[in-house]
Amino acid sequence: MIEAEGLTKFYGSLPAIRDVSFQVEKGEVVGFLGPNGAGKSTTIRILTCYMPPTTGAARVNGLDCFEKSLEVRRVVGYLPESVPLYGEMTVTRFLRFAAAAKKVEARAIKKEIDRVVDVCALEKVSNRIIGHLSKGYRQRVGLAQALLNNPPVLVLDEPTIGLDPGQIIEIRKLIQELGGEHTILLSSHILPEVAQICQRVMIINKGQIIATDSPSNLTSRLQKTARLVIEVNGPAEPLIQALGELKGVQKVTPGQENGARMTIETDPGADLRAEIARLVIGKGLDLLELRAVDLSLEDIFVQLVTEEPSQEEPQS
Ligand SMILES: Nc1ncnc2c1ncn2[C@@H]1O[C@H](COP(=O)(O)OP(=O)(O)OP(=O)(O)O)[C@@H](O)[C@H]1O
Repeated sequence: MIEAEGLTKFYGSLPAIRDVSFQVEKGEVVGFLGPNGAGKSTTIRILTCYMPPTTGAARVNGLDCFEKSLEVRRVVGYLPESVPLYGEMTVTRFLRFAAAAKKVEARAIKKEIDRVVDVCALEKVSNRIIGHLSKGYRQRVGLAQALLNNPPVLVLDEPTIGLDPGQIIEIRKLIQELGGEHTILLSSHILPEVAQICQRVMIINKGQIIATDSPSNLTSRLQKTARLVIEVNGPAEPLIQALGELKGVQKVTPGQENGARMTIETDPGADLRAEIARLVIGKGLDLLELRAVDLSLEDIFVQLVTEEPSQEEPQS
């Protein structure tokens, strides 16, 4: 449904994205995740026909975004990062204006506006001036205009940015509900957001896609360390040193309370719990806790974007 093929975009001499390729299948909800400046908006602007790539091709529904931009715009509902709303208009007036711009048939406009107002729960504010609405409601108005004409594809650029926690929950729920019917590409720099909403995540950093997978597979496939939490009763100093010398241990980080609680990073797949338990007892300490903890997607993201991928690693 959405295809990016070797997209590269230069701003002057700066390559904002380099050789970005991916596909989003019909009905998929895919997260496009990356830190600020990674190239998310640049990719999205190409896919939504706002600018051409320097090289490469983008297609939606089989239509080239550059050559068939009018047709592409008809099948894509786009929520830009900052929604260009007309603050002095009422919600209904703005949606009427947007519907006309999107060439919704005159006799269908009222019904279509009622539909998107209902989907985005805007009834209460439909006659209010947009400039007087909360940021959360303004974002819903942006989403409502993207839904006009019921486009099969939705491209949402940082849809929850600047919202308060309550508004974030509501917008995420709304996007999840839209997911059943629409193909959605959603950009975000918030990991829990994409993990919660999306079936698949593409991670972009410094203009290149560095990983693509489901949130849970990403966690298990890409983690470079496993993590144990341990708590002992007694002087921890000698233990910390002995743990650091164990084969398979990468790092020991003492906790704040006199070091008796610590985190141990180990090689993935190395289950050192029995060995560590013996070591603790052998040092005459009481073992109060020893358990493996899963690395969160957040931890993995930090690993991915802070380390250059090595030559041996697959860069899917
Ligand atoms: N119009 C522009 N002219 C010059 N450089 C730009 C322009 N737009 C973006 N860039 C640069 O291109 C790179 C990618 O920016 P882009 O906005 O695509 O990233 P992003 O992942 O969407 O980041 P953010 O979350 O901060 O919006 C950045 O280095 C940015 O400074």
